[in-house]
Amino acid sequence: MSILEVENLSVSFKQYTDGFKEMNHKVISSLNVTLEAGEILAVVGASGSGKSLLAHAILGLLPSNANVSGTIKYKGEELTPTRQSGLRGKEIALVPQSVNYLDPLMRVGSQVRTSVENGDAVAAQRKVFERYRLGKEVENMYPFQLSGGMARRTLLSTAMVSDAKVIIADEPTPGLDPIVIKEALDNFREFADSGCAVMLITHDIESALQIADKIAVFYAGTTIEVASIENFVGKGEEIRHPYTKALWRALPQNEFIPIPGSQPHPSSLPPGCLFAPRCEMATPECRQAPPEMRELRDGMVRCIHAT
Ligand SMILES: Nc1ncnc2c1ncn2[C@@H]1O[C@H](COP(=O)(O)OP(=O)(O)OP(=O)(O)O)[C@@H](O)[C@H]1O
Ligand code: NI
Repeated sequence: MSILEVENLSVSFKQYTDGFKEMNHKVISSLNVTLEAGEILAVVGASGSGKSLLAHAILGLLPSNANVSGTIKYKGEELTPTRQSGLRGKEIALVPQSVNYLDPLMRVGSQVRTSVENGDAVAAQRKVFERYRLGKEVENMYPFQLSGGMARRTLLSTAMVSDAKVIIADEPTPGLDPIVIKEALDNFREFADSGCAVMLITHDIESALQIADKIAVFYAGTTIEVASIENFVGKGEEIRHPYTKALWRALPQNEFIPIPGSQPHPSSLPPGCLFAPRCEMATPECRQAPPEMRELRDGMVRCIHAT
């Protein structure tokens, strides 16, 4: 049984254009993703592809004007709002993308200690601060006194001292120095190896490949591929989806070929396959109906032409 299963998740927002016209923008559609114990799943995708919204949907943190459908199961049981608030920060920890999640009125040492469920909270907080190179004086500071990098290390510390079984880390490392990044990524690996699970949301396909087991690729609010990191070799022959292949080939150490065009905005999604307008392999059939997610060579893909 997967520790976390997201099935057919859709999220839309009501928006008013011209002041009175109501529009429903679908920002996530038919999104599927599963997380196994012992595993790091990297979620990669361009800005605006729905990565943070997925994290917020799992934790029950979506704004009240969001319409949500589909199911999210934790340990085989559906997550209801009550269960989500009971598990949040305890069994399921979030490393948020924004440092604004820190409580502005609480000293950061105390904030980190509130996440310690068992044992000596002060000792646990001091140990994790040392690990992330936060000086002794930092525990008495308020969030506004921290630099961006210090705030980010505080957020990482909060997740690491918890007794979480699942950590959802939403872009946890931007702006951190390489030593701290390595420390954090190693900690995620250790955490997963101890039988827990990590969803690592990142733009950075390269660091994802260093520590993850699997990669889920998002495009315009849906999953287009789930692949083992072993598929990312050579010219990408083992990769299933044309967009994932393009991401791989765009890396500087590969062919460094940029992908023409851009991801569609939720207000103007094309009919059929969302990637078709940019896809070299697209045929008229691709523009007719959105392709289903299907199994292919031990992975998943949403493309009728993938082999
Ligand atoms: N409260 C909201 N109301 C309306 N649209 C929203 C809201 N929150 C997010 N969106 C839209 O949903 C889409 C996905 O946003 P999301 O924050 O999940 O992207 P992301 O993949 O995390 O991007 P990034 O890499 O920049 O963090 C975007 O088009 C965004 O504009
Ligand atoms: Ni985000």
